[in-house]
Amino acid sequence: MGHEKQQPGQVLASYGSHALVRLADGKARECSIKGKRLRPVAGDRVQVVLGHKDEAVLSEILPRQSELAKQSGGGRRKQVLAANLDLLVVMIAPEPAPEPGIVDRYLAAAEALGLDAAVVFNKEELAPDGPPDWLSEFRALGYPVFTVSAARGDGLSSLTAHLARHTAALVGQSGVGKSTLLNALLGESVARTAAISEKHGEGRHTTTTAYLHDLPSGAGGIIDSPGVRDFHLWPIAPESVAGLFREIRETSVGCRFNDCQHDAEPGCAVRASVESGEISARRYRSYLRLREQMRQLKERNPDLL
Ligand SMILES: Nc1nc2c(ncn2[C@@H]2O[C@H](COP(=O)(O)OP(=O)(O)OP(=O)(O)O)[C@@H](O)[C@H]2O)c(=O)[nH]1
Ligand SMILES: [Zn+2]
Repeated sequence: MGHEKQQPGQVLASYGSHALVRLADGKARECSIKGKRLRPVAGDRVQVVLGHKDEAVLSEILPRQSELAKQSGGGRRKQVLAANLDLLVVMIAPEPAPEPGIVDRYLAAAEALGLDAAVVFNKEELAPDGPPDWLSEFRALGYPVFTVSAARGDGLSSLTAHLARHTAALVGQSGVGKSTLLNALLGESVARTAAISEKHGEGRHTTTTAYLHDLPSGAGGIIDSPGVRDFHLWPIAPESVAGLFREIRETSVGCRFNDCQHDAEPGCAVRASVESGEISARRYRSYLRLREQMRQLKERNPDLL
């Protein structure tokens, strides 16, 4: 007993009864998980007890700063996919045809989770006239926007510099180039993931479990899995949607009513800003649409929200 040492670490991947943990000394160690109630996920900060005989036991999960979760059980249960992210990277490309409303939704999800967000416009070489005009709206709101070609390796250095301070998740429609970008950013470490999972005979988990990839620069990482990729906004109360649009949240202090929904209320500062062009009419319509979707969701599942 006297030989046991405790070390802090961060979970790279979790496979049910085992987890791969990056320990404070920088080494990745396979750990067994103490008890059945501990359910670590990629990104979790944990304590690991190192026994003599080379055994390592994940004994404690430290409080999470953030959680990325998906709904299961018809929306009643949440399944945590990853922890301690601080950045959502929303990816779009000329193909598949980009929809600004999808970006709005992801940015709203980031706001709801308390994450920073950035937008990446990939496959820039397929857009000789440059990125769509509406992309500048996001930049004006303070979201960093990066224009890259993952396939050619263009524009990656400023994105890499931004990622270096973060633990990020990459989201966006199928086919925008998430895998391609991940490969470009990480190089061989993606291949290494598969090898590790293979070794433990848990190949079937490679497609489902989230993995925290360290960036080669040493600081920061990217958490990826199919579940993380098609993560979407958790159902939220319709009246909370306005707070997830930065410009609406900030402008709403000038509304006559505290609980203004910026719809038909008199004295609405948000609508006035839309009319004067200060707030993008497109973003405003996107807000109304998202609020309406949440309202309908609530109507269909009253106990969900
Ligand atoms: N022209 C061009 N094609 C690219 C670029 N990046 C990715 N692609 C291509 O776009 C297609 C989709 O890329 P993926 O990386 O598989 O896209 P994904 O977002 O990971 O897709 P899912 O796994 O379905 O979510 C592939 O044929 C890539 O080769 C790029 O910068 N330029
Ligand atoms: Zn208002």
